[in-house]
Amino acid sequence: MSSAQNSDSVSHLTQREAAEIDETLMGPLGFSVDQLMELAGLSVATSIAEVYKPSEYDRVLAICGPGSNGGDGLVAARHLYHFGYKPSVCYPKRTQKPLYTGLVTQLESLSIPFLSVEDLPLDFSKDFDIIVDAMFGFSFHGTPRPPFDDLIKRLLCLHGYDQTRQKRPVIVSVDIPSGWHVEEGDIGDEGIKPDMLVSLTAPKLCAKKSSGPHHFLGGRFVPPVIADKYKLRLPPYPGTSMCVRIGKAPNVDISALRENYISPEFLEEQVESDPINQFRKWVDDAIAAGLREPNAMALSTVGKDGKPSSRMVLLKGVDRGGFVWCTNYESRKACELCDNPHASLLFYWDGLNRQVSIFLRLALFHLSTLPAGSLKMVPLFSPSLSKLESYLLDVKNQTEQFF
Ligand SMILES: NC(=O)C1=CN([C@@H]2O[C@H](COP(=O)(O)OP(=O)(O)OC[C@H]3O[C@@H](n4cnc5c(N)ncnc54)[C@H](OP(=O)(O)O)[C@@H]3O)[C@@H](O)[C@H]2O)[C@@H](O)CC1
Ligand SMILES: [K+]
Repeated sequence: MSSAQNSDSVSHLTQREAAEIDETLMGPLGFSVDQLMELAGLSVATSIAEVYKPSEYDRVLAICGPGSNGGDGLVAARHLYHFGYKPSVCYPKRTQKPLYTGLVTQLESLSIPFLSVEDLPLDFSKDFDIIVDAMFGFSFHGTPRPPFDDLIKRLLCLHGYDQTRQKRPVIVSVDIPSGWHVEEGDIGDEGIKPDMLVSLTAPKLCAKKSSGPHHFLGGRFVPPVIADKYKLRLPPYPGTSMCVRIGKAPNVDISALRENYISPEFLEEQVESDPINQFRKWVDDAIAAGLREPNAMALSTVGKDGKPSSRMVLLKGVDRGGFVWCTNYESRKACELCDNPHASLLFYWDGLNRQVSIFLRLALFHLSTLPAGSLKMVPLFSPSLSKLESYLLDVKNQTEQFF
């Protein structure tokens, strides 16, 4: 997850500075162009994945130009494929250098379609959810030559959809919105208006004129010696992220937030007859999927006053006798459970689209056998193990009541 930075506090580069930094990185600092391109393309793909989830925006068209900006687009397309998107690539002016032919081969081996300009629909709105604009970067000069002039016009047409409120693909520009002056920006206010700009290394001066909702910085490779020489103020990257948001995240209409949950079918006959086994299986799936804190659960209790309260706790163990977690015996939850032994647990595994809700009662009789600070809770209607077993038999064909 990237954290936001104020765009005014970040340095912006002139075209000359950008080219100089490029030369220094690949000269005295010992980087190779393919190394930097790989990191740049990965940053573009991770920035896209932060905002546009493949469940809603999977059809991607990467339009790649003849230079390194185009190379970033080819790399991004590959990473997007591995992130679960369905990229297509339009690469009309191919560079016959081993770096670029290699990138093309890698994409072809993934069966990613390459579309010629003629193959592309005149109106991109129906066929794509995301257009990656990787035509020109900081070496752009003059006005766009064919076929890019026409491709940029097709991107411009998409802005017409904003008035009609019809869904249109979002435009993600790599480093520079193609066609913009690298320093002056959108001269004449007639260029494309990207929804997301991913600046690389450091934003170029034109980025100050970008008013789209999302501005990210990518390319986590700038050594301090470069930052010192150019007096660069760059935001820290959070955690291990390859990108960081610059500027405020847009205000989002909460009522419009809705994921499309697409999961494999889960049929009744696939449900384990023993609900505890089914639960263990889903915990194992959550662990295998690498989800964060797969044992986190919301514990809801109700005190004497009849008012419910919930909090997140960690499951410390589960067996057919019940669910174990730890608490201070004087905590609010422990006190409430003393007054009212009924509680519910809710596990939610985002990413697997699964949740399990369990109704329990406190099993005080197990307390002496548990580690200090632990409480054990048994599923409701199961005051003892033998009763639990008969309960499980009862619900054999109606596991959904339990899960
Ligand atoms: N640290 C870094 O620096 C990193 C940089 N990286 C990336 O490199 C990008 C800069 O790459 P770059 O220098 O290859 O230039 P870029 O803008 O892609 O294209 C040049 C090509 O476009 C052409 N062209 C120009 N104007 C044109 C026009 N009007 N109409 C038509 N064509 C025109 C020009 O042809 P020419 O005019 O010279 O004949 C040439 O073939 C940078 O923005 C970033 O994305 C990352 O990969 C890694 C880290
Ligand atoms: K671009």
